[in-house]
Amino acid sequence: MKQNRSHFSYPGLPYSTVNTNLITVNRREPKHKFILNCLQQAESRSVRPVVSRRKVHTAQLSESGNPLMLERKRENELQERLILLREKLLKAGIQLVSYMPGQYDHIKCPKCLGGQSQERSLSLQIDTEGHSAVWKCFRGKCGLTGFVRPYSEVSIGNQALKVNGKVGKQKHPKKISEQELELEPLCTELFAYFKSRGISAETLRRNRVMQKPTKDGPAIAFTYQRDGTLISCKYRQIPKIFWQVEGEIDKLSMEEAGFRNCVSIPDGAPPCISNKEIPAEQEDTKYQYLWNCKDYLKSASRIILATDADGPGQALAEELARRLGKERCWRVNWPMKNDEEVFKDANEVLFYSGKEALREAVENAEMYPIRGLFKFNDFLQDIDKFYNGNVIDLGISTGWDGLDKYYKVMPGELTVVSGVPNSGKSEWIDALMVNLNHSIGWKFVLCSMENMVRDHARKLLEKHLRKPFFDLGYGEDMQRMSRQELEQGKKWLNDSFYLIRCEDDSLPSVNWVLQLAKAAVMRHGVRGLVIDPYNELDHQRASNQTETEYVSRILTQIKRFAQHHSCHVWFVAHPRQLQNWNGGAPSLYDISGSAHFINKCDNGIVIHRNHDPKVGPIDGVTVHVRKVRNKVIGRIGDAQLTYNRATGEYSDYHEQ
Ligand SMILES: Nc1ncnc2c1ncn2[C@@H]1O[C@H](COP(=O)(O)OP(=O)(O)OP(=O)(O)O)[C@@H](O)[C@H]1O
Repeated sequence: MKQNRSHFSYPGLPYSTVNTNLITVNRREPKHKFILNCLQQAESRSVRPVVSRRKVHTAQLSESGNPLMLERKRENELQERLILLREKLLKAGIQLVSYMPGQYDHIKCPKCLGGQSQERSLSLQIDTEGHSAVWKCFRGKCGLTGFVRPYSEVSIGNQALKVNGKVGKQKHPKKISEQELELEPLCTELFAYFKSRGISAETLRRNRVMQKPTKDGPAIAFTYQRDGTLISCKYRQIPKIFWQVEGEIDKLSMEEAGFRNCVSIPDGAPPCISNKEIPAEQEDTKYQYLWNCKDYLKSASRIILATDADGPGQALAEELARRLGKERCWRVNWPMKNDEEVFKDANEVLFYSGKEALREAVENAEMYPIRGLFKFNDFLQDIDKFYNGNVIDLGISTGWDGLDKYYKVMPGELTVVSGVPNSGKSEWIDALMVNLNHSIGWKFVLCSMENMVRDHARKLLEKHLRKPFFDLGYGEDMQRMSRQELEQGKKWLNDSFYLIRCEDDSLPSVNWVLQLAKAAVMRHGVRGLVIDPYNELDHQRASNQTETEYVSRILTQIKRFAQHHSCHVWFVAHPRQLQNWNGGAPSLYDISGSAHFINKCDNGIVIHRNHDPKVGPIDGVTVHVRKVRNKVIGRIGDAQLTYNRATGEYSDYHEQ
């Protein structure tokens, strides 16, 4: 639960946090004392404490049976192991000042050299009997780990331990006793100390927290039991700020708040979330403790992660959740400490706000977020904003009241526009864009393959300035736009529209168009894309893909673009050649290619105009709204508009 990178020492008792937070305590202290004394003597004579092979050899020749000889033999064997360990360590690039049983050292890492700050980031421990040395670099970026035994290969990094050529497991912790460790019940001062941190005597007794006398006063001894047997012990000397860095105090704090099924983790938090895949179990060295306990953890249906509030704490939560399975993880959000800061861990909450606040924080843990899986609560703000009736979310007016009843423009949707050739599809879309630009300032990116740029400019300018571009017949008696108006219009054009055009003869592919449209969204903030028409795109498709599959795929792509960039797309598609056409409006199912056009679009519109003066006014246009997915913005129905040939504008049709 709590990151723990601290290393601490206890006089005369070497231990380490290299592989685990639990300490393997030396059970043969007298012998160590002996060696320690020898080395101290050697040091006092300024002689480097080196153990020699010759001595070992002598010991091997000595007689057995004599207790003194046996003891000497053991000493020599130990020394031989230390010599071999030294050689192996040197081979691994690790050089120590001394090589002592149980020695615990902090040195520069041979791999990362302690990084820029050149810190002594490598923790190394020699086994109390000289049977092994283990090391680990605590720099997050490095994380070098290694293990060596006197008579086997050096194992560095993520390799399994090799013993005599076989892959071996680490031994079970040795059984130890409170007497051997000279542990005693906590004294009044230590009880008082814990009380000041919010931890009661009862919790301390239940967790068998004890003390060990040292020459500097009693040290706190966190005992570790497995199946009721003492297997390890970890010491802390107060004063200092151990409660700030220790998982144990958070674990005890949780018990104060009523949570006894709580564990702290033995290793440090990573500096940031790894962007790599989770390594295989045996290679996942940093999180070995999780794999070791997988049988215990397997049965937990709900795991609450209560890591520190800081960056590494959050990264740790992510790494744990990735391994434990996010679906059964919850995450504690620590409450606010003041207006700016949150509490950083369980003990801080207990200390400042009490048991109830800590309990509440844990009980209010939120489900660990899973990418791609949401609750409606994740969108509450959006829902409220929508309810409050943001104009854009209700659909934007087309500029024609008669049409607004059936169709409004929703950002991020796809409208398919169809109609027979020359029905005015392009004209109507242009007029709609000009309206949207005038009303809410939208900008557009146009992929209109059939239009010459200057023609398209003319059509848009006529609608914008409400005057004909030329002084020709179609303008009837209306005066053309002036040079000054043209200049203003050109500026407007340039600010409001962006063009996607193939500079050679090739046809644009949908991918290419969408990529450029994306750039136009990012760079110019466009809110609408027009692709006119479908049949002018490059439709090369895989030989095993049907046209229906192809259309489905590109429409999905276009819709994804529209949604992701909140950009409305108008996609013009012609109907296939109509046999025995009676002059009526085609259906959206008549679009050549696939029924997917109507299935996949959000809105489907057919533009149709009357060519027969006997039937009705020749300038009349019907906008057939044939599909509207979202009832908020419209419904199926027809709207009548009138086309102004001089300016290309459309207006609501009013019967005379
Ligand atoms: N209601 C109308 N009355 C008279 N002329 C119209 C009307 N609508 C459009 N036009 C004219 O018809 C011509 C073609 O219009 P437009 O290019 O918009 O049609 P389209 O349906 O996009 O054609 P295509 O399918 O060939 O691309 C233009 O010259 C336009 O001015």
